[in-house]
Amino acid sequence: MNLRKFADREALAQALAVETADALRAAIGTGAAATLAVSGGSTPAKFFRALSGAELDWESVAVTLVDERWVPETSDRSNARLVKQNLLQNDASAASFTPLFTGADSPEEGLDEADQRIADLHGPLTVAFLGMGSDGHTASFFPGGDHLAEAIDIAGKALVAPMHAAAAGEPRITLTLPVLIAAETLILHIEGQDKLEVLEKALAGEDPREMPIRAVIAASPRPLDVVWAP
Ligand SMILES: O=C(O)[C@H](O)[C@@H](O)[C@H](O)[C@H](O)COP(=O)(O)O
Repeated sequence: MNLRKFADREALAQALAVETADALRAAIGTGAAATLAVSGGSTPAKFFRALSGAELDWESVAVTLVDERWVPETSDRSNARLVKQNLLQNDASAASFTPLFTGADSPEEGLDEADQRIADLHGPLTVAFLGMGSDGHTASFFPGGDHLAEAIDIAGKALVAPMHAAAAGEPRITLTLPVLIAAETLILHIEGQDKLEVLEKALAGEDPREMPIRAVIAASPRPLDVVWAP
């Protein structure tokens, strides 16, 4: 694991925006698909707003989600809504957006369509951002989740998995571990002393069913890049 500590959340957001824009610009320069998968939750909004003003050829960028709550965009629980309100603004409003929520009644029923949407992004994600909950979940890899084993199976072929878990609030859909660790750049973005302690606890044990972030740390082909601010 490669942990970088920033002085404050604003400095972290600005630095991440610069790095992400550079990575997307480099992908665009090689003619490869430039794709960005982001997490929801409360942590990334500041970073989204910083990135939305980055000068790059946003028309060549496809934005999607690492995971989504199975709710329509009219819900304030929707990660798509968060991304549209904070990231797909300013210069970044020219990017395309691939939602994971399909409008089907359940993630199981929307699974094939969501899988196809991710397949249509073509190839490894350029940059993917993870968050982490205080229970050690990341993406929608929740402890006790009904599809956790399948979602964190490094030999699995599925691009997305449905997830139901007590702590999840509502049904979810998530990119699977193989898709996340194949990203050219994968960054875990956490803030606050409590999250640092959660990470330390994760590093001190091994069972990914107890703390699913361990599955990402263990399977990442490079030391996992972690960014933190108090
Ligand atoms: O949709 C979601 O809830 C997520 O993508 C989830 O994995 C999130 O990143 C963590 O729960 C951290 O959330 P906070 O940033 O709110 O602490």
